[in-house]
Amino acid sequence: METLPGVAPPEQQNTYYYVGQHETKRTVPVTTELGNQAQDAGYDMMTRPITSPGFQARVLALVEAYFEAVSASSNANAVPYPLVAPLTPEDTNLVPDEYISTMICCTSTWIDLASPDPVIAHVSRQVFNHEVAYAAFCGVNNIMIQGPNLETSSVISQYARAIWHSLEVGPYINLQILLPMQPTESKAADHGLSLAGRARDSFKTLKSIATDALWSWDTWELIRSTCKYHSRLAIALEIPQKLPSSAIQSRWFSEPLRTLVIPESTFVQNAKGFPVLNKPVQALLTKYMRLKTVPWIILSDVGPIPGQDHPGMPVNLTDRSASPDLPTPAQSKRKQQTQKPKDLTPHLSYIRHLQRTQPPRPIIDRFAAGYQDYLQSPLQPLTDNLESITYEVFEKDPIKYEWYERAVAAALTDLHKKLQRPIVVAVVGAGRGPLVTRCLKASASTGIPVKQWAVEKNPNAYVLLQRRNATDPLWNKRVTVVKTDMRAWKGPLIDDTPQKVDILVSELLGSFADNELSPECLDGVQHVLDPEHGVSIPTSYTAHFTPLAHPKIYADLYGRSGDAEAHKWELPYVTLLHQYDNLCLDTASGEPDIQTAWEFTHPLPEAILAQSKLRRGGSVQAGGSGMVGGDGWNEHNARFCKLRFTASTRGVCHGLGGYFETVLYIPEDKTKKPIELSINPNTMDAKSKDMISWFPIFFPLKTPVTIPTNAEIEVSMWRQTDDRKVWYEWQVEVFASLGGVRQRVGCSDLHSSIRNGCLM
Ligand SMILES: C[S@@+](CC[C@H](N)C(=O)[O-])C[C@H]1O[C@@H](n2cnc3c(N)ncnc32)[C@H](O)[C@@H]1O
Repeated sequence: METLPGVAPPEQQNTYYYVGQHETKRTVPVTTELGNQAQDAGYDMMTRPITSPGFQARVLALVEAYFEAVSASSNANAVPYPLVAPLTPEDTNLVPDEYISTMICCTSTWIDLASPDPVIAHVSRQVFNHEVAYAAFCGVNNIMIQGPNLETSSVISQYARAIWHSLEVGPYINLQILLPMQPTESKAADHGLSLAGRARDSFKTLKSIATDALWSWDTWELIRSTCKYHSRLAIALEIPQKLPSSAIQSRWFSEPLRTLVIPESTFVQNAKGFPVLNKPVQALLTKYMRLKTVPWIILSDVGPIPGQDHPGMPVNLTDRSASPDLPTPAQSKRKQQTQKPKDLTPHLSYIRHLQRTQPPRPIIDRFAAGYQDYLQSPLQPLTDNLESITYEVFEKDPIKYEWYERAVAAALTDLHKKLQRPIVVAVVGAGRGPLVTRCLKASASTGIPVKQWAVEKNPNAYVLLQRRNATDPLWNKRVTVVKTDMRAWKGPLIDDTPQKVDILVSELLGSFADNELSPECLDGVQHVLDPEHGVSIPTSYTAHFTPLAHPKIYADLYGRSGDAEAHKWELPYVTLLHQYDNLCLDTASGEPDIQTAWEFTHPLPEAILAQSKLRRGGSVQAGGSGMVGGDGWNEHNARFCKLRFTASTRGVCHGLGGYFETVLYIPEDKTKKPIELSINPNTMDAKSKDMISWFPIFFPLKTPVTIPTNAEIEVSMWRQTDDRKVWYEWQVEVFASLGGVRQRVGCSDLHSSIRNGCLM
């Protein structure tokens, strides 16, 4: 099968899965040889403990001795806390070798940094600090740390504080906190050999408080907030066989998932007895493996690395000395010729099978690979002149131009019925001319003649427009190209007589509809449009938003420093939102609750433009000056909304996801549907599926706002103007009902993009 030029064959589009092997209790020392054997078996990496079982025994003995001394003493306070001496060569077999950077090192799981017993917490911290410091010294890149015990008596702040400290100790080390998707039964059997098991009951004071399925995420939330969303702190998430609710699945999706840990118990056996994952887990894996930073997969306790019991033996060869009844090499060779060799790593083979058979990615993912959650300042096509390459990217959209052509064809048909003459069409803001081409195609397909104008203020694009008019066979020198700001255009001259435009076509929309000043530009050119029957394509557009949890974007902005970033929280960003969680879902449909902020329609009623004209120059007749500066002549384009959302599950709000919809044209024949474009996730598939021209917009919050379950989130949003520029302001308030009384429990700063406003 041939592939299209420039399009990678399907195999290459698949994400590579980095798969590692983990044993919760590794019985053999990790040597270079074992590393080689893991690679020969097809693993990309493996885990190893930092310290040995001997070290564990030494520390436990130390604690025992302390407790004995305390019970023998008449004054417990006089017995000093146990001190864990620095590591000895017997305590660890980790050395800085060639494999060190391919290993994920594990700190001891038998410590309890969150222990309510101060002695256990104190000893645990010493063990942990010794381990992290030594691993950092050896050049380890990645450390996996058992998450805190999820029992309610655990002191998570102690745990979080220890993690924060270790990020300082190892300035290059990446830490992964191992947590289950939701709390599970604690493994009581392990307590005998652990420090947790030695915590004294008198300190476990909060035993009976009930927690829910989000408690594991809550725990993570405290750790990462304490660590200030540190870029070297991530999660190793343990995936269970029975998945938690979709709300919890999507919450974890929005978090920095470095590793997905799949224990043996998550697999089920298929009819042939092979380990496989059930359908929901497969779907989850497909979703998580599409994150921009693709998580690693760690198979936990799925069997030893082939050959590991006998380091030095090649994989797939068995040691006969262990069992003299085994076949001789000659016998087994004959057998191998007739039988397939037994798969010694069936779990790994299955993950590789999933890797090969990944479902294809949605078109937007393929088009915009790498742009997920990448923050860009919105374009300012009015102030800046776009480059040819920027136009070229727009023009790749498979939907937008097609829909414009349909809208123009429908408008031509409706107007021609009334006017019975050639229709005057102007594309204002023509760029390199793709919409002009579509107008001419609509004329050809409907058989309705047009007089075509193209207006553009970018002098460079103007060169291309003129060339295209001279050389493009469809244009065929029929287009009048005008280089001007549309607001200064006097309108078409036909046979030296000024004429009105019948259809004014524009595409001046940004991700939040009006953020590239379409309203101001179209107001300024409305005087050329026929006041009786003139049609604006688009005829209206709306801005929409919803509260989001987006730790990744928050962490990105938080980490930015320098003078250039002084206003980093005070502007919206265009970004392909990907690793986020919707905080508010519609209860009936389960879809994100994305509400409409405001609308703009064109053409504007004459009275509004007339008043605006009066205000220009500060006319007393038209009242005072503008509310936020200037004469107020653009005040009719200011907007305000206050929208109320209900949080479906508790979480943290990092900002607002913004989208737009536009109605290009409503055909007069009511049996025909309006022609619309949308980047609103709830309507985009129905209105303009696969359109790629616009990414969403994100309004950040400087301080994340905590949201209790069922809380009401009220968002105030303003479109402000002082006649010279346009900017946005936004503020989030949170209300919860406590004891039957509605109370404000949180509030963000009032954010304003005034210093980054769009110049008119
Ligand atoms: C988003 S681009 C669209 C270009 C083209 N119509 C398309 O769809 O590919 C907007 C274009 O409008 C132009 N533009 C913006 N404001 C304008 C104004 N006030 N007068 C004339 N052109 C303007 C910009 O230079 C840019 O070429």
